[in-house]
Amino acid sequence: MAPRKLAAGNWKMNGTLAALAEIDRLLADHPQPGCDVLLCPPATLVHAAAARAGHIAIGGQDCHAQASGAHTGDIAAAQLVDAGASHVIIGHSERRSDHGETDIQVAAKAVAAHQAGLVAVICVGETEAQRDAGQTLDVISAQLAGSVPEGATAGNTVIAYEPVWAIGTGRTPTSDQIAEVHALMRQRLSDRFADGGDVALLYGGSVKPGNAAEIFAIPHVNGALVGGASLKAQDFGPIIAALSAA
Ligand SMILES: O=C[C@H](O)COP(=O)(O)O
Repeated sequence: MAPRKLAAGNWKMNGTLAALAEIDRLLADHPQPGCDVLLCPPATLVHAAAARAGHIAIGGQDCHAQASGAHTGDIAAAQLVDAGASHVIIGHSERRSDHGETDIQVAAKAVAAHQAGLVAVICVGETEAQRDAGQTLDVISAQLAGSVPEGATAGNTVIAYEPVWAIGTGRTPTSDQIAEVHALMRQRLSDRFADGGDVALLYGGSVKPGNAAEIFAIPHVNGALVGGASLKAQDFGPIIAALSAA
């Protein structure tokens, strides 16, 4: 089995019910995409999105490590499943920075996601200071070791490499820099898991229609986790098309 190609969109804290019209546009424009497509809208929209998403998978943006209980404002993985989600983003850098999530907590959330039957899209990435200090590969190795739980398989886990300094900035690493990190991730996963060679590896950080084809041509890049350019079908559509053609 080769890694599946995945175009994933993370709407972050954007969108109300009116935004679901973008899903209708994507479905109309890409009735049979040559890759898997995933949209992760805000929690308030997961159920309504899943009800109309057709072949587009729907995911949450976070879940709690516990199955239920007194955790005001949090969402259990099983609740995402109940709402129609098949995936959940775990350990996004905005969760790590805004909410102080550690690798240990990220791994616990991924276990909860797996137990509920969700595919965990686990995010890693270095800060600009870490890259400038030459620490990128060590940081990614440590995050992978700490954030990806033992039960991970190619079927229940996707890894997204998102350099923090590339998110929402319009800046992207060079192709060589992306290739270096993705090769490292593939090696680390293959060393640790029997099917580590088949885990889909996404790049995220300022992916746009104009740079998608170049990024998808990089070895071990199996797709993208797209923020801003996933909000509008006219932007996300060409990214889906570029991945389908890759
Ligand atoms: O989850 C998505 C990433 O944070 C990338 O966001 P961006 O495409 O807006 O840079």
